[in-house]
Amino acid sequence: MLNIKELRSSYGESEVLHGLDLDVAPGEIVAIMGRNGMGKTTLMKSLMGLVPPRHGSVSIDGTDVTAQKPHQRVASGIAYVPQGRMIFSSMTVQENVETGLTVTDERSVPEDIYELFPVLLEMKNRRGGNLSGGQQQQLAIARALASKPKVLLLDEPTEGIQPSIIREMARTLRRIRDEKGLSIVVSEQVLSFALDVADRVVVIENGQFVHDSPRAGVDEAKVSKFLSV
Ligand SMILES: Nc1ncnc2c1ncn2[C@@H]1O[C@H](COP(=O)(O)OP(=O)(O)OP(=O)(O)O)[C@@H](O)[C@H]1O
Repeated sequence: MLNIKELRSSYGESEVLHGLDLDVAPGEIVAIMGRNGMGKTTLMKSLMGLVPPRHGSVSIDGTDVTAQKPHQRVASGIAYVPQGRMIFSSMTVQENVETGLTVTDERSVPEDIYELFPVLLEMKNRRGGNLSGGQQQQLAIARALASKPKVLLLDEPTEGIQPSIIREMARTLRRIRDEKGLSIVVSEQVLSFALDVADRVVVIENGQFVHDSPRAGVDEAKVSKFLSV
């Protein structure tokens, strides 16, 4: 569903991603784990076309999107929940979700989105900035789902979120995958969340994948070692 080949990205002369290969199957949830500065956000931005890749290719459901601009990639089926959520704080909850509709023919927010996040329906006329961190994260996911993606990317969604809400988020993401059949790539530093949510755990270190294991057989001690400074 998502195929990444030999992906290299850089900021100016400094190369940050050094030739990444990854295939994500339909309906698969992959956690990309790594410490600060290892390249997780750069990978997400490269997949969205926000950082232009220097080399390699990205395809979604068989379509090569490497030359596409970010909005074209959204239309091709990839959606992004950025680090820090980046919701529009002065817009209402409903308006925030509606910004995700631009590539679909829908004019109003599909009901199944509010079914996944009932709290957003209750709060649909509140300003985004007045929501709690966990609610803002739900809003950012709802906005991404409004574009009906085949692949959903989330960049460190647990950052700044309470532990009890983190468990709920893992359940919600699995439910979204089960109900909508989409693939999910989530970057993470919290191992317990990655083990709750993912089918596969991949570790990135200095812009290279150094470990790749199915959830079932994951060597927790080894992954923890990569995550500790
Ligand atoms: N806009 C930029 N210009 C130059 N270098 C950058 C830029 N953004 C990130 N970098 C560098 O690229 C490398 C990877 O950063 P990136 O943000 O992708 O890491 P990360 O794994 O997402 O970390 P974090 O958990 O802190 O978000 C780091 O060395 C960082 O300093």
